[in-house]
Amino acid sequence: MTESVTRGPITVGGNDIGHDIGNDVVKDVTGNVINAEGLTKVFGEFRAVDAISFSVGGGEVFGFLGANGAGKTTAIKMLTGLLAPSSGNASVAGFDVYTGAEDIKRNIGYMSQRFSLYDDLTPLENIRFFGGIYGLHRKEIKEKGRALIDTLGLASVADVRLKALPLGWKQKLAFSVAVMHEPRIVFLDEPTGGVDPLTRRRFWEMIYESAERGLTVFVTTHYMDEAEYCDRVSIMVDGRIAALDTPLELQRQFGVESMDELFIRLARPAKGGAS
Ligand SMILES: Nc1ncnc2c1ncn2[C@@H]1O[C@H](COP(=O)(O)OP(=O)(O)OP(=O)(O)O)[C@@H](O)[C@H]1O
Repeated sequence: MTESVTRGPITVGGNDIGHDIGNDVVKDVTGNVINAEGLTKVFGEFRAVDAISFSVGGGEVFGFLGANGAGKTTAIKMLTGLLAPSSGNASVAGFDVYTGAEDIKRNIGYMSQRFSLYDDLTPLENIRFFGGIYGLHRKEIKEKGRALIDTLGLASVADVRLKALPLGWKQKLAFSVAVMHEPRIVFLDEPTGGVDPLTRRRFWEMIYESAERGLTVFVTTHYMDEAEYCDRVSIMVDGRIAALDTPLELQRQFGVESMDELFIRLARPAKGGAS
């Protein structure tokens, strides 16, 4: 495995919503894995997510950035079927967020620092447990489990409790487990917190390999080196999408030298932006 993160250009599905998402389960004719149009969440008088519209294409690595409190978690909850929107439309993996929330949950992968693997179980036990939750058959779990352990180089620690393993290994295992059921899209909520840049880079090699095979990756991060690894990046400010494009194009548009500079320029003046 090389140390550098390289990736050929990918074709991103167009932004054209092209059809009425409506309130029924829709067959997504655009090829996009996410289509959101005016998606909004209001808590009392407060608009936590304020009419966001965007699309994410198949195999795209999409960075979802914003300062603390910008509305990312609320948006992700709506997109993963955990929270009903107040208004607007969205479909994820071909299912409508209003009527297909349960289908969405079954057809996505999800990984975050808060919701991850069990520290008291071994890698193999975690694979078995989550494989069962994702509805895989015993035989499938066995085969995939063995392949996963080999690919990740975990054979020597397959029976060691997770808490004894380095965080970087756990994160790679958590990602692999989150996509074990072969979803079209995986949501990664700050997946690499607390590890060094080299370990992060290795994690991202894994993301790229999966994206090359067609997996769509929707990732939130506070690390701007990771933002540069994304095909496109959106930056949320006070519930709205303030910028959305490729990292290079965003830097050109805003006349800045780095994603760091862009993030500080856009996200810091926000009234909700405390990070
Ligand atoms: N259930 C709720 N009731 C009222 N306000 C809420 C609720 N959930 C979130 N908010 C508010 O909505 C805003 C956006 O919160 P959200 O958690 O989506 O932001 P975020 O961008 O994910 O931030 P972080 O990076 O800190 O997780 C915040 O001001 C938060 O206090």
